[in-house]
Amino acid sequence: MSEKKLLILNQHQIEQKLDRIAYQILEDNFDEQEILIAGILPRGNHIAQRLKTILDGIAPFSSRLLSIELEKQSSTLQAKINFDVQECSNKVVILVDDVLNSGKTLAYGLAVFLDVPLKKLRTAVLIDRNHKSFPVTTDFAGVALSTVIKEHVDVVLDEDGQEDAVYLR
Ligand SMILES: O=P(O)(O)OC[C@H]1O[C@H](OP(=O)(O)OP(=O)(O)O)[C@H](O)[C@@H]1O
Ligand SMILES: O=c1cc[nH]c(=O)[nH]1
Repeated sequence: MSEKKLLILNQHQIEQKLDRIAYQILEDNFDEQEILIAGILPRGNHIAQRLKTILDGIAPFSSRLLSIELEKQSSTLQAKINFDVQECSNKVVILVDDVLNSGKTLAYGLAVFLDVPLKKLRTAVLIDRNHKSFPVTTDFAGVALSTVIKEHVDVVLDEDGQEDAVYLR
């Protein structure tokens, strides 16, 4: 793997991408009273928090955060959630992660909601790569990035946003 790190998005650009995704979520859900934003830990959850903060400032609806932890157990992922999935009945859920690559992580995240009569489930990622192994797409993307499979996208997000960056290595 190459040792070179190429800056794809800086802190300001990440902010712009998240603002745009938040406006797209707003337009898609204008008539709602509350939406649920489910972040996949760790970085999807961080992005979900950022989106909630932006939406709280611009949207007529409220947003509630949900967290999904996907624990690796040999070749499968076990979902641990911090909410009662029945709370999502008849609600709009936005599933958020930092990177969409093969689609496996989002697929496990989506599976959490399969047995609940949701109103609508949408996905949002900061970086959408081009190496899907599963037919999983994203409704909202910060950037669609053409990469070669041996490359890796690193999303760095810190608490106050000062060190935020996306690198390709
Ligand atoms: O579409 P996929 O091929 O599933 O890849 C996307 C996932 O990969 C990364 O997490 P990773 O599995 O590297 O775990 P980490 O959160 O421990 O870094 C990233 O945060 C996504 O969740
Ligand atoms: O490039 C990649 C692929 C999977 N997960 C990441 O975080 N980056």
